[in-house]
Amino acid sequence: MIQIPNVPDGDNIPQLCHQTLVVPTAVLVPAPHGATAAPHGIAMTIGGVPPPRPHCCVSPQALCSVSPQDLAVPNAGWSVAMREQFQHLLRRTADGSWRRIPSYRRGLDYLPEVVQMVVGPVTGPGPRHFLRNLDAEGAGFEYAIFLHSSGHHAQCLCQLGPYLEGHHGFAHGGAIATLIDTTVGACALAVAKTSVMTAKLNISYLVPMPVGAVVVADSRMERHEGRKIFLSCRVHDTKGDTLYAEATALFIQVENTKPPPAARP
Ligand SMILES: CCCCCCCCCCCC(=O)SCCNC(=O)CCNC(=O)[C@H](O)C(C)(C)COP(=O)(O)OP(=O)(O)OC[C@H]1O[C@@H](n2cnc3c(N)ncnc32)[C@H](O)[C@@H]1OP(=O)(O)O
Repeated sequence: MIQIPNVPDGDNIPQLCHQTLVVPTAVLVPAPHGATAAPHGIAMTIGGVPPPRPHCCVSPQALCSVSPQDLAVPNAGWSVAMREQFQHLLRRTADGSWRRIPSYRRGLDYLPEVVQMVVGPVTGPGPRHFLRNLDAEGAGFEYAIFLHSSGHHAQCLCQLGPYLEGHHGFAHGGAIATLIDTTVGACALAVAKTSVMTAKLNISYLVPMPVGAVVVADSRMERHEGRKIFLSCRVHDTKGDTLYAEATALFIQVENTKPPPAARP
């Protein structure tokens, strides 16, 4: 077992809800080949998704997280390959050159980077994370984002579960786009220090990505011109042998002043 050496600062900001935030000072992570490894890999969960994990927000009406849980850590739905790569990326955080970004079902409570994503006044618990909208471990996106200290380089380790299937046995292109958008978005947020919006996302799908694949979306800021942030992203397997997709993106920095349009019934 190793311990996550540093808990990002974002974990330490006070939560906005009524519950007292219990901040983990370290998260125990199973060793890749240890006895505590996942009892089943994702490939074995296809068609038999594990039961839901306890979740923070039970409905769109829920006002706040009652049990905040950092989801960017291993769970029973993570395959051995996912765990191994997570440990590899985690080791790089030891010297402070990279940090792991914690991840919650709703971001506002704990994560400054996601507070930036709010456009308009804060009236509730904040945006529900699209990638965290499935309770079952391993069913959808399992991921952890790592950000370089420069803020110009983000890597998202991701395992795409069976609910993200498009063609039989392969990940849906929209799911891959979501992964890319999130990774370049995390990088753009780090660059901008303000809210950002995706203005353009140009993706080349090169090789079909099997459901259950463990991939790394590797994003870099290419240039920053005024409010425009240009980024690139490559999605490859953990060994770098297969390049599944590559993309370029344009994000625009926006002020946090525009109210969101009224929701339609
Ligand atoms: C750690 C956390 C983990 C979690 C991290 C989670 C990250 C999640 C990221 C998800 C992000 C999203 O999905 S966002 C949702 C999808 N995107 C949207 O809905 C955006 C909809 N579009 C808009 O709201 C708007 O068009 C904006 C904000 C993009 C731009 O509007 P604006 O602010 O009025 O800016 P505007 O003056 O028009 O343009 C400014 C400059 O940008 C250029 N520009 C604007 N749009 C474009 C464009 N599509 N293509 C080329 N260039 C463009 C203009 O020519 C101009 O250049 P110049 O004349 O200055 O040279």
